[in-house]
Amino acid sequence: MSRGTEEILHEQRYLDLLYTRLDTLRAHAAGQLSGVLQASGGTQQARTERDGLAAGGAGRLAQLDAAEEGLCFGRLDLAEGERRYVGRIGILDENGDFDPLLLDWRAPAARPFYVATSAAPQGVRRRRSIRTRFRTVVGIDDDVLDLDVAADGDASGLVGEGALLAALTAGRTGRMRDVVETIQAEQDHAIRSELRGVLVVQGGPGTGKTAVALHRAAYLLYTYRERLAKRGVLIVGPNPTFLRYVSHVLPALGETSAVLSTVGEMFPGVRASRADAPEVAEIKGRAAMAELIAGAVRARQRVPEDVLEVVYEGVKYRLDRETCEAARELGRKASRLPNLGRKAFAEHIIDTLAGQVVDRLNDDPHRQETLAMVNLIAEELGEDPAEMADGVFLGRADRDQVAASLVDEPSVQEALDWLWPQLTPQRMLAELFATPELLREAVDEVGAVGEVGEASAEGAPLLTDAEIDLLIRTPGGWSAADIPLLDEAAELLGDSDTAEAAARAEAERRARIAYAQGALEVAEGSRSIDLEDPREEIVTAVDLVSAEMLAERFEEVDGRSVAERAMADRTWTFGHVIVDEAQELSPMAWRLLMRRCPARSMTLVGDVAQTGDPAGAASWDTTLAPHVGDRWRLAELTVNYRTPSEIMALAAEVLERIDPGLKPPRSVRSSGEEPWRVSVPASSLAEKVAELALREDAELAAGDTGRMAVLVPAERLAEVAAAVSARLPEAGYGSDPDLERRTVVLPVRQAKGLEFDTVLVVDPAAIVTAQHGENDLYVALTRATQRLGIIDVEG
Ligand SMILES: Nc1ncnc2c1ncn2[C@@H]1O[C@H](COP(=O)(O)OP(=O)(O)OP(=O)(O)O)[C@@H](O)[C@H]1O
Repeated sequence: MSRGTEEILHEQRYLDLLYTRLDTLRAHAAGQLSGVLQASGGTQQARTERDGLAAGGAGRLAQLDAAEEGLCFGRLDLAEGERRYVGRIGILDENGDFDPLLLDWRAPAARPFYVATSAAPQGVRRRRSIRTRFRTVVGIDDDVLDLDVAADGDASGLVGEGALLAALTAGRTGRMRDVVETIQAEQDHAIRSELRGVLVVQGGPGTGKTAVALHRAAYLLYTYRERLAKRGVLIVGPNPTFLRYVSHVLPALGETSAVLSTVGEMFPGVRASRADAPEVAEIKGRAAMAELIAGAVRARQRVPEDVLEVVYEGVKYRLDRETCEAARELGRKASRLPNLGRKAFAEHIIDTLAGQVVDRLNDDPHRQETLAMVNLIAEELGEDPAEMADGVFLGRADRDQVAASLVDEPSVQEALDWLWPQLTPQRMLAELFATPELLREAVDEVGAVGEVGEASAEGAPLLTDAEIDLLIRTPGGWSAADIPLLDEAAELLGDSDTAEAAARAEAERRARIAYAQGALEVAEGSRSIDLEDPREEIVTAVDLVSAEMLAERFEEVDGRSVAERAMADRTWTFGHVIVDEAQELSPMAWRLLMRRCPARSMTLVGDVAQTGDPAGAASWDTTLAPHVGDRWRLAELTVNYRTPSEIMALAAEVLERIDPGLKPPRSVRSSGEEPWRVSVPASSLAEKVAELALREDAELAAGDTGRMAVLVPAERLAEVAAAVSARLPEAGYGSDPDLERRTVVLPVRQAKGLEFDTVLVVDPAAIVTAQHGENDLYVALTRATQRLGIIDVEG
């Protein structure tokens, strides 16, 4: 038997042991779960607790199931003779002395597997990658980190090179895979960076930024579970197609508790389904929109030029400007948030009107004579004349009664609504974007309070007339760029719903504390009162927990998962926020995300050379300055794992045009295949693309693996998609295409973050004419893992 075979047999025996343990753990978890699920009855509290246990049990089982594929993938032989196996989860030797049989890849003791090099071996003598298929070992690759033993060592700088290259050249499936077996050292540094503060991971295309973002989420949830489990981790991606593409990675790593979302999904109750023209989205994304919305909110608290008339029981009453101004002042003093301050404002208006009504009713031309008569009678009867006069004329109590009936009066409601409407964010924005006058009033209002300057050029209006025209639209539906604006409006208006919900939550919290207090008193009462009792020294629950702490524990027993609670609550704040393709976010989207993470514990991954969104980032400095100043740290990724060097050479020319100062990432491999290029007449472009797509599709079909994307300028999408699907009816395209189809047709922006074995780039000259067009072309060229074809239009 050769030494290699012997080693494989050895690893197989160890793997068998691990799978036996995994099966036992699974059976145990399944048994516990079915026990919980079969239990019934009990109090509401007991049921809710059972729901919590069932969710926890199902989570544990899912974690164990996810570990089945590639359970163990590495071994470290340390200089002192210790041996560690590294895998997807940690498994202890429960039959022995609880030594780890398998180390979770996230555990500190597993780290050398990813970062040890010959130059810095970290006590590692040998690193072994163990390749498995189902439960069978199919190969092993050893790196000997002993300069004396292996001269070639890590000349490539790659860790576990064999396994890495095997992963990189495998055909794509339309779903992203985890890379836990082959994480590289520079990626590992970013993944394991501390939880606190803002970490920016900058790297060119294919450097594993998305992989880092997702593995970092898994790492943080493992390492800081106590802190993060309650508030959750949010992962933000650029569009639903991308989120679907990456959605299998975390479950495959055994994590189901992170929330994946686009910014367009972050306003509960609103689905962004409307499309904005790029120039409109750009305006809506500007930081100045925050001022505009603040101005729009203020401008909705009006006062009349002169008077506002209100009709009550057929009689006209007048609200003059001073009264309205006084009411507005009271409302603004009562709360910074108009929806909460409105009550004080409305009370003043109603009370003033009630006063006018009462005065009118008391307005008796013979009042003096009547009063004299009342005085006389009071004297005669020995009664208090003032009290008696109150009984004859209308007084305070009557005024309150009038006020109560005024509240329901349509004409009064109309006046209040004109002066200071109760606005939902939706109503406010829908009206603002439907009414040029409201937009102009908002712009004027900002100018009036002198806020212009920071966000717009000195003295220039916040929006030009042409920009106002662009924003005007018919009501109905929301776009992704509207979501941060709705969120901003909700913040500024103080949605009364939230205020009421907060009040309700506070009342519930107090009830829980009272209950907990009671529980503690019972515990305290059962303690011995004999001061001499030696048991006095015994620490009990009463000493360890306060009523508030106990109440908080009850609060944790909420049947819904953190993800469900977070997505239903606009004011939810997350324990950590990870943003992928972060360069695409507009300043308004950043404001929304920063509100979701006041602790500023964030990971932002992206590449400023790939910015396609007209409202997106040109530099991390300027993007982050308004939120964290210069308090952020940078991790750079420099190696491209996706794009072969032949294709990267072509992309590097485009990068040079974007910014000669930027360096393309270094490709780890070459494919041996040069990109090809053809020119076709404009009139037959779609037909020719379809023909070439058919050829490439057949090639992939013959190899029985791989995916292809036809990337087109947005304006050519309909025509090319129609021609391609006429020849390849299975081809996917549309707003949320199925990436698991062998061939898809996409506009470049939709391909952000994705990758395909074969890519056809159609009409690059047209792609570059869009705003950030060179960046788009750079993105398009770097999507390919194997083959690239470029189809130019002649002339
Ligand atoms: N350490 C690794 N081991 C194996 N494969 C890796 C590794 N790092 C990255 N990859 C693979 O390289 C490809 C590119 O990774 P990823 O999509 O994360 O890059 P990116 O930096 O987000 O790219 P882009 O900015 O172009 O969207 C993916 O197929 C990913 O699985």
